[in-house]
Amino acid sequence: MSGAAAVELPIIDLSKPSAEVGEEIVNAAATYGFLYIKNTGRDIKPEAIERAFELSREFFASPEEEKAKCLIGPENKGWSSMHREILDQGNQRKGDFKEAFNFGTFENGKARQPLPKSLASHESELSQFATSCHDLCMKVLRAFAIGFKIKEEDGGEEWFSSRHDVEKSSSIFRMLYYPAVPEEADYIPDVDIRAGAHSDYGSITLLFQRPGQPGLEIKTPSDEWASVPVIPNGTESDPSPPILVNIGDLLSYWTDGLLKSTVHRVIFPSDARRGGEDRYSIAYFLHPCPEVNLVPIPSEVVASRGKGEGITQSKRVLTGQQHLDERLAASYGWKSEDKKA
Ligand SMILES: O=C(O)CCC(=O)C(=O)O
Ligand SMILES: [Fe+2]
Repeated sequence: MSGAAAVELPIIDLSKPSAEVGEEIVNAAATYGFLYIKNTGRDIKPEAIERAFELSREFFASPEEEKAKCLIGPENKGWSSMHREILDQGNQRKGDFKEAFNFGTFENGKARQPLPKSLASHESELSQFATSCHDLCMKVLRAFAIGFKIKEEDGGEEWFSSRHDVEKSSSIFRMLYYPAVPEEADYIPDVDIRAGAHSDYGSITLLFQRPGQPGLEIKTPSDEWASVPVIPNGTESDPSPPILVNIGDLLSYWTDGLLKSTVHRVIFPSDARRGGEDRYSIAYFLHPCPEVNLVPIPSEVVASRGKGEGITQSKRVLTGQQHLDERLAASYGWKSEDKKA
């Protein structure tokens, strides 16, 4: 894959929410579907991010038999998963060059799924990290509600956040590992990809990337691929790189296409020899509570700027779960009992 030009995404500072910040974040999400949240360490501490990556590295380095015990499958109701899509050899090219581990929501600090040995002893740390991701997502949703000028009597700032819950939502915390492709592997530089083009399904996604491990690309408003810098201009001396936020299909539907669910992918670095180096990332996919009705947002902003590409096209009120099921069925023919995404 050839390296695309870098996109300059807005960097939003949520430390002092205001009408201006609300407008800024709505415009960023309406234009690009992706934006950065300035990370000064107040919401999620740099050490906590470091630690989460450390645990991820330990897990992915653990023996294949260990990882194989938690493969996604109907037998474990999709709670857990070592999701390996690498094709070893051969000339059939499908799937991404990546591994991932998905956690469902935690309950009282405990995972609801069997965890592999290397992660089981860190359950409470992992749960805390997922909770801090959820809390930051709520801040983002509050900023959208401010930007949408939702009236106090209609639910105000909490309109979205009250429809999401740290335990009851269908949110997924995912650790991702894109291994360097070994010399002898059957790897075709301009064809193979680390994560194929897709959009995310839920409300919003938080994405943590590592300095020196680029690869994320998004489709720009002019429909071209552009790379997303890990450390954008002006954040070089922040305690931690800014956290990427992107809009998922559900929130785009809910806002009638005003907020964009942007297609993105992860490519191999073009300047690295062959398959490059290992890349790690962490994503938190926020979903609403499954039974939440996706009713029109009481907002003049959404009514006047919506694109007529979502909720106004629907003949019935979908729940969060039904929306997810439809997306899964469209992508894979899966039902939600088979797999969480
Ligand atoms: O690893 C990344 O940077 C992106 C991952 C991603 O887009 C996903 O898992 O949905
Ligand atoms: Fe994604």
